Amino acid sequence: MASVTAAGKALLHLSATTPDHHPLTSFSSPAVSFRSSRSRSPFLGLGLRLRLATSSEIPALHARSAARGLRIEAAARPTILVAEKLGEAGLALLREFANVDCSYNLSPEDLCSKISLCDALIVRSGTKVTREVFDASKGRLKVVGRAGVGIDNVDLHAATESGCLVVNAPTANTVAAAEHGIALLASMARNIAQADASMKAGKWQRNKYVGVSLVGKTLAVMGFGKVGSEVARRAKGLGMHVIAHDPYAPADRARAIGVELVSFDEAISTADFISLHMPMTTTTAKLFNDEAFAKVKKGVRIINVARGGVVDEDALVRALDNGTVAQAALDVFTVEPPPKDSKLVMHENVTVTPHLGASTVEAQEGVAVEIAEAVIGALKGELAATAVNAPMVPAEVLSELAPYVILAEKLGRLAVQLVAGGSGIKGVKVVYTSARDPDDLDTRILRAMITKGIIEPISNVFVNIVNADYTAKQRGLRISEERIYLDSSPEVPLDSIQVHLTHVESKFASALSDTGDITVEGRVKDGYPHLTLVGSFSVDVSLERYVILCRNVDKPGNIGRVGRILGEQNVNISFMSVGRIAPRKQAIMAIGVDEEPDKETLKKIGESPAIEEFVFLKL
Ligand SMILES: NC(=O)C1=CN([C@@H]2O[C@H](COP(=O)(O)OP(=O)(O)OC[C@H]3O[C@@H](n4cnc5c(N)ncnc54)[C@H](O)[C@@H]3O)[C@@H](O)[C@H]2O)C=CC1
Ligand SMILES: O=C(O)C(=O)COP(=O)(O)O
Repeated sequence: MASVTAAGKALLHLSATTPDHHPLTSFSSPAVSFRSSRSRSPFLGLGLRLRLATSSEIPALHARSAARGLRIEAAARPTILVAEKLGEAGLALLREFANVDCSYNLSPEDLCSKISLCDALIVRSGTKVTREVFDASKGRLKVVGRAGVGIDNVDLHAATESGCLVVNAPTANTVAAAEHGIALLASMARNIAQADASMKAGKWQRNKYVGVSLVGKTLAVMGFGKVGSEVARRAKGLGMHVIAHDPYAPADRARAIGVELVSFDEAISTADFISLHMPMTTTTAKLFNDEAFAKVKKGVRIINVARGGVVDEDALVRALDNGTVAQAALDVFTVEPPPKDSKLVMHENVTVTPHLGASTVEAQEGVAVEIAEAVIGALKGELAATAVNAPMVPAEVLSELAPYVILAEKLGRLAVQLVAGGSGIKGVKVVYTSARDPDDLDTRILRAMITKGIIEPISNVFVNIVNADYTAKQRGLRISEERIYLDSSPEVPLDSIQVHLTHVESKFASALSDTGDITVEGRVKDGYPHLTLVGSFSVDVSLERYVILCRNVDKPGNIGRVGRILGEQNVNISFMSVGRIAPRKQAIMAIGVDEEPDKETLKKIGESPAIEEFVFLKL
């Protein structure tokens, strides 16, 4: 079934399986082109490389697809659930690409019941995306977009285990959060909120609300990331002396804006103002506790626009009560919204805002566009630059690695088909030969794709860049990587990739190298993946759809015999190469074919006296 839009166009989703459920590499017709999720869109596997088909093209498409054993399943505009308010510009982008369901304030139960119909979910900080949500999605949810920075409301482990990519919008609200931090700092120092409330209550209390000056005071920025450094920059403009603590921030970045990085204890014990800008993690949870407050300068003032959980709120109330902390200005709370009778919120020396750090018109439009682009990109199968639970790879690196990504998956897929039934795979050794400096070559995607190639043909697990390492670990698959340095031009990222399946039996004995491992090697030639080594035999065959590997005795006529058998059955040879140990000794024929030969043809090849062993491989 295909849905026809008002414009008379339809989006078609093809279920890319042949009747025996082998994933197709690609299918195209004049009306629609589709590349299998399994081969071309390895990152999330959604493979939505579609173009619109006109309604008049649809019947013909159905007929052609039926003839090829393809099912046209349904209109497949993806569905995106937007669970919290998002800026219009972002919504408009999403609507161009997908069905968008804006359902705000869903209960956890309602979210779980909706999610199995959604390909992507977009949230801000108010929605808890728990393991239950991923379980309830039954594998359909492929992307969670966090329209903001902090992803502490998303269960990243559960997301990764289910192969769901989590992306955030890490930059568009930085300035808004920094400005809110500065606003809280200044308004706390001058008692703006309290004085305002007092005047509105009919009072005029000039003596009560004498403030403190900022100029010359020391501000400790705890967490010198995007927001922290913007706060530091602004505080310096106010004449403050700024120090920072961040175990992971480069000192030269701090130095560049005149900020000294110091230890945690030095920061909190010397500062007049402490501003928190670290993420909520297991190590930062309740970092500001009784022990920390015991070390601060008496009368310190604290600003928190990061996460409430970084502060032990009961300890803060105690510190406020005994004067250790003179004032606090808080935008974030351990539980949001905090209980109505929260001692902290009601404390007279505390200024509060309801998590407004990112809430400016500009930031919300920016965040909405940033997250919409990230989610759409991810649904198209592109690797998101703001991925939280997958390697982040800059677009230019990715495009350079793209043919190697395909090669890596095909080598994995090929190697696993050479394993003799029953012998489990435990160890995989990947050897990259490259002239690049190790720091200049990110192999995580390649490793993930090899894992995908190895695991998918032998299981019903869907593997992508997000869950590859996790899935390998679950299956007890140990993947080690080695680098061989090549003394040549580092212009191309890789010379070759070898995949060794260690200590396994092979159904094609010639694929075993001297060490007894199934060994295959590939290279990228003219942008296309080629198989260049099988066991100890050098070959050269383009890795397209099907490959036949034969071992034969190297003597005249043997190659022709196999070629004739294929030709008689109208199976087109796309590529052929012979690798041999020595003239007239054993040789390996690697034959690429465009069509899948039927069983009878394969039997004939096997029975040919010239052939000692052979294997038919689907890529
Ligand atoms: N209130 C609001 O509406 C907003 C809150 N935020 C929150 O602000 C925080 C910072 O955001 P960004 O600057 O964008 O993130 P970021 O990732 O750029 O910076 C966080 C910094 O904290 C550092 N850090 C990690 N552990 C630390 C530790 N134990 N001690 C000191 N530093 C540590 C990191 O090295 C990093 O440099 C996050 O918690 C984010 O969720 C961000 C935007 C708006
Ligand atoms: O981006 C962040 O980390 C924030 O805290 C902003 O949260 P919000 O999107 O306003 O719910």
